Amino acid sequence: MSDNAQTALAQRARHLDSEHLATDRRDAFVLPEGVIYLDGNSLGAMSVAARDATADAVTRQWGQQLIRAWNESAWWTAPERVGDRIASLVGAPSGSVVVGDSTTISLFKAVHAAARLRPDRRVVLTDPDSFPTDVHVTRGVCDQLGLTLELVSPRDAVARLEGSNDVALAAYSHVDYRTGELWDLAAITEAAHQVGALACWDLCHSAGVVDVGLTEGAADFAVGCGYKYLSGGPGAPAFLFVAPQHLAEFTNPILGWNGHAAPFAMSPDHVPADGITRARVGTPPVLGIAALEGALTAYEGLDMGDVRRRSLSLTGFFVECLDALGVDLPIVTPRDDRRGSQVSLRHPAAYAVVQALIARGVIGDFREPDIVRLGFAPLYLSHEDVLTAARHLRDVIDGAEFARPEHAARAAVT
Ligand SMILES: Cc1ncc(COP(=O)(O)O)c(C=O)c1O
Ligand SMILES: Nc1c(O)cccc1C(=O)C[C@H](N)C(=O)O
Repeated sequence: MSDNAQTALAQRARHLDSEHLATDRRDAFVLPEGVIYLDGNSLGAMSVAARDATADAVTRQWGQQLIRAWNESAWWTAPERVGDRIASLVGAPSGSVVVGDSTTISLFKAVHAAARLRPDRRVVLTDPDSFPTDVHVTRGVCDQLGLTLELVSPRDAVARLEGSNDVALAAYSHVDYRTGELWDLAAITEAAHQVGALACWDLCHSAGVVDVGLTEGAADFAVGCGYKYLSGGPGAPAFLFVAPQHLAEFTNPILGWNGHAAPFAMSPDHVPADGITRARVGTPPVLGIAALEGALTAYEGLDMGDVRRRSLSLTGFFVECLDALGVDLPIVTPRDDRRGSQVSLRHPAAYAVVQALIARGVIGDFREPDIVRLGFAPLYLSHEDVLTAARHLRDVIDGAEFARPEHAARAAVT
């Protein structure tokens, strides 16, 4: 590549950064020196506010307030309060989202409750290529309720639904965790509704980076992780959305005292609470919620449309850099706007490529069987970072650094 072309690319990076200044929240995050972090789609970076909120929850609230903190620091109502913050990011009304539990447990509650809202239907659709927990959960619910799980790609979901009368629920991920493909939430939901079925969406790879629009897309149920782009920290609680029109009929498959209308009445009879509170189960993970609540302050004053534009610009520019630098790996992520906030590439030695990148300070991850997965968290990455990462990838490939023996050994967690 000529010096002029290199300079043009660097200028373009700076120009794009200046165009997206309004969504730059880099200063809100703590990242190690010399690291370009492209794994915010698996574990989001720590923010100053998340760190401080956790420290405050431990030292002042737990340490000093002790049991009084349930009232004085409003621990008891944190699942709904933080749920409301997430609702505003995913285009849902206040009172429709609650946090707590893992994504897996939240998905179980949503899929089970949704299927029971359509007792005359026998089929649940899900994507065979979903993140495995989604397939496991829907299969488990089908086994428990005597339903049939049908594995249908989201690509074929509208055609499968059209004219059918057997489907209770279409349960899909908004963004494919491996390829980064963004599916049409509104179109699949509409096709489900046309035939009397419901739709449940896993927003793990879209919450915080895509202007999801749950109300606009008429979604019935949704779940998502707190620890990915939302940066809530390792093991952060997940969120669960129930559309307001389903709340009165929502039957939580795990009846616990936190979902009770009067938890401190200590009654052995279960009376579900009104509203989204009925989706709660047991004592909320207070420290995890505190970290998540702190992390979500990074979105204050931001418009999700602008965040989405920045995300598309970063991923689009990465592809542009790869083309310009002559990095000739197959890109499995759509080049058009039907993508989340990641770019995935194929390489026969993908695991070693990722390790070689990590050795250079560019942290991404590997997904079976041959995917180099690079996530671009828009709030703390710049177009200049993107160009630097693309140059490192070029050097790893051109210099065959992935072939070094030290990059071959697999860790337990990839
Ligand atoms: C699409 C999707 N769903 C669910 C999960 C995980 O759920 P859990 O937080 O319960 O481990 C992940 C990632 O781990 C995911 O990518
Ligand atoms: N939840 C994870 C974990 O506990 C360990 C390692 C990775 C994860 C992930 O989140 C993986 C992620 N959902 C993925 O898309 O691959």
